[in-house]
Amino acid sequence: MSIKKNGDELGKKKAAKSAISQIEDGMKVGLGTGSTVAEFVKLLSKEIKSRNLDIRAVCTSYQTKNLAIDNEIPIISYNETKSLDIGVDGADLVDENLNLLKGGGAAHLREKIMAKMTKKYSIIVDETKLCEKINEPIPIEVIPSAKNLVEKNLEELGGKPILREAEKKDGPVITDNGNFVLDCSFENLEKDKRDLEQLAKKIKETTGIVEHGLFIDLADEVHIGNKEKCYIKK
Ligand SMILES: O=C[C@H](O)[C@H](O)[C@H](O)COP(=O)(O)O
Repeated sequence: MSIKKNGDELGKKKAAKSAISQIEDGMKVGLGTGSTVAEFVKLLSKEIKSRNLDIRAVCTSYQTKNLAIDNEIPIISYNETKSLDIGVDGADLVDENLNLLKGGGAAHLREKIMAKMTKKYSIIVDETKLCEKINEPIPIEVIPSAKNLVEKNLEELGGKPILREAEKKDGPVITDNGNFVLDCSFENLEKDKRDLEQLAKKIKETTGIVEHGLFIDLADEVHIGNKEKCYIKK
């Protein structure tokens, strides 16, 4: 079961529009993944053309890269820079402390690399993504040959991992990095921030896990769109 929600299309557009005002000439921009980022990419293209901006973008997935190419946004690879001026990304859930759950589209590994390279990490979501506490299954990217080992270790941590199956292909989802995704629920997950942090650390200790979808203390601000307006939480 993926954590991906359809959300509210108008809210996504409003959030994307709100974030675009931060783009300045000469910036290196990290582009996240998903349907909300897709709205941002289209606006960014228009902005580059209308203001004649010199922008270079790092893309966190094939989905975003293809969209950026179609919209004539200049792209650089991760290793052509050591830092980014701004990263703009969506999220599957945003809690009260602006911690994020990501990876509904299996892009969270490259997204987290981007988040850690950027001076400002700006999240765009529609209001349906807000939650009090994160308690959905956590997407965990796993080296294929470590699947059984990781499943066993997650079970020992109190988790119930489920291999994410592809919808338009037989068999498991394969990430852009060639790995599997386990969606792991933790029934006894304590809901305060400290325990989320501890859980994130414990998950990361398991050999064979490349990255999980908990983004703790990374977001600088969240642009939240609904049908009427967009507001920002910092
Ligand atoms: O792996 C996917 C990413 O973490 C996305 O940013 C997340 O799923 C949100 O996507 P959307 O804007 O389509 O809801």
